Amino acid sequence: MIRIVIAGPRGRMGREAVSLVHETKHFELVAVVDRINEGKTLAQLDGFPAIEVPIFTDLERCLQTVQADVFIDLTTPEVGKRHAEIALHYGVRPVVGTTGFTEDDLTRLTQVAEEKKIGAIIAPNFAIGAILMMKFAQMAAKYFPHVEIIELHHDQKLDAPSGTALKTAQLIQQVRPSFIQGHEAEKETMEGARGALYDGMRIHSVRLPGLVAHQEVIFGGDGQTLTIRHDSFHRSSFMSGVRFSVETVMKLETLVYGLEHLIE
Ligand SMILES: NC(=O)C1=CN([C@@H]2O[C@H](COP(=O)(O)OP(=O)(O)OC[C@H]3O[C@@H](n4cnc5c(N)ncnc54)[C@H](O)[C@@H]3O)[C@@H](O)[C@H]2O)C=CC1
Ligand SMILES: O=C(O)C1=N[C@H](C(=O)O)C[C@H](O)C1
Repeated sequence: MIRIVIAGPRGRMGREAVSLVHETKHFELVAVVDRINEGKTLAQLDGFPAIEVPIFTDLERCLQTVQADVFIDLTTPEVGKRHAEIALHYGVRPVVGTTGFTEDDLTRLTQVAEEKKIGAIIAPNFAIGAILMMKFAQMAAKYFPHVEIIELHHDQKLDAPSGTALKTAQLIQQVRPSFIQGHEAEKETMEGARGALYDGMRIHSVRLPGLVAHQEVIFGGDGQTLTIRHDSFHRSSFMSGVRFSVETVMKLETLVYGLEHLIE
């Protein structure tokens, strides 16, 4: 039995994760961390099944009160990084789906996990299709160094570019010679027209109601283009990755950033 705390239970991802944990025989939800509702139980909140677990608004107090093995964070960038460090401090293995972490944040959390000698997973995308899309993009970049990334998300997303787009750019960077794409004299007549720049690659962020989570990686070569696209139409697409991460983090002793390192 793996004892789990979830932060962000009322969010779009948090609700799915609560259902997943509740329905998985070898998982036990022992508490949730919410922004509000201190002292209530999850069962008292609208839209939740009768799950009698306590709600805390402070992760430290939560981890001082309940015994947990894994902490799942699905909140906001600022909260997620603070939570991940607290969980490590209390010896509880973080599985972080929250995006918007900087390289400095990742370095810091990697150090803390090493000091504590416990596993942690930070996964910018839990969907198997998205992980394959990133792996395929890395494979293609060896042959097509000219590439642009277009990520498309719902309009309530806080961070841009998405964690997935950044991870894709990092994976491509590992195999692509560093150079600035496009015409050397290119000039934006409207700021932002060419998107964000990551090691010479452009990343474009689209935000619209109706979208969930989507990404296209477009490669250009002589007389041809190659487009690799993934679509998450529902947040259920992320849940098998959450389950896999909870099970896997129990066996790790370091921080792993990205499920591509854990999937053959
Ligand atoms: N890794 C992955 O596969 C995926 C990651 N995400 C990421 O997960 C995060 C959450 O996404 P959504 O569920 O769409 O957002 P959301 O806005 O629906 O949910 C976030 C929840 O966090 C809660 N929250 C804020 N501050 C808090 C605090 N101090 N303590 C406890 N809870 C707090 C909010 O009340 C809200 O319920 C985002 O960073 C998003 O980018 C989203 C989808 C998939
Ligand atoms: O906010 C979202 O919705 C998503 N966020 C993650 C990201 O930033 O890549 C994963 C997925 O794209 C959905």
